Amino acid sequence: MESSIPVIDFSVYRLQIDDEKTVKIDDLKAIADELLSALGGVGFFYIKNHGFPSDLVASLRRITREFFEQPEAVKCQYARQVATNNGWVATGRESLNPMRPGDYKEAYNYMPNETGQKWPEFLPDFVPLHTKFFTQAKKLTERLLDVLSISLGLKDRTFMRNCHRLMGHPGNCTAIRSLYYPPVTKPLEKEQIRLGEHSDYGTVTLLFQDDVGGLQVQTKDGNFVEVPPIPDTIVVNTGDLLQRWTSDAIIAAKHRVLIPEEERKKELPRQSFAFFVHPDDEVMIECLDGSNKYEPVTGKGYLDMRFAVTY
Ligand SMILES: O=C(O)CCC(=O)C(=O)O
Ligand SMILES: [Fe+2]
Repeated sequence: MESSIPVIDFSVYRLQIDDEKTVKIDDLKAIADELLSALGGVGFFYIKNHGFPSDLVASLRRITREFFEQPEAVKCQYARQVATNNGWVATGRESLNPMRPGDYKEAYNYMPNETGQKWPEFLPDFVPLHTKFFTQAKKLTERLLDVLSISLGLKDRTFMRNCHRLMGHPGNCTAIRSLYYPPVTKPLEKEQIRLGEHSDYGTVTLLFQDDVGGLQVQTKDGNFVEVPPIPDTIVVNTGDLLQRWTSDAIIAAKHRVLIPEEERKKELPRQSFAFFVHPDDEVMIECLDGSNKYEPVTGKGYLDMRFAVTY
């Protein structure tokens, strides 16, 4: 199936440009327009020429795979802590679509600077690689947020970035979620899939998928279309909080991951990284158009409401 999801060339604001202030608003107008039309359409787009180091993605993939391939008894020692959201989530533990059986996936949530967290110390590069990945993803996100501010017609190009100042520090819930979809070697429960239909909770999500495929997004007519892997791109999608913030001008599209139909592909595990971007806990999310369509809520207040439903 031909992909209907736009690919935006991010080279004018790629990570290798050291000083972002040298990039003028006029230089960003063209991608801001593309971004707006993507978000007003399917709500998903790819970015290419973003400058995110591909070897870092590969290294993080290798080390998290090593973790996921450990016996259950080992992984249990690093189980997700409710208080921090950090740690390992077992297969079937979550149903992102509550109408379906548990998702056929495992996950590991990582937030930097979590004190009291027990890290997989048998993988010495686990934390340093996550930290490096977080730093790069944060930098790219800040640039995306600048483009988003321009797209939304906000006077201050740094408005959105400034609502996310604490990414990677206490007071902000932005996290890397490493996903591992085990090979499907036995019949699953009826209606069980790799990841149930859902929309993300936060502002935006950066998604780094491997080459296995299976991700689909729901378009406005209700049909699901493929979000096929494209080498060296990052998938970007918007979350519910941005929908609320923009009084539904930008929609958080539902998406899911299916079990491959081809037998050969079923036996391949799939891996992806989602960088879930959240505003600072104390930022008050009020409709940007002044409509008050939704009650103001703090970033943290909204996330707590959503977690209460998922677990
Ligand atoms: O694994 C994927 O491709 C999608 C992950 C996702 O949508 C999520 O974790 O919210
Ligand atoms: Fe998602």
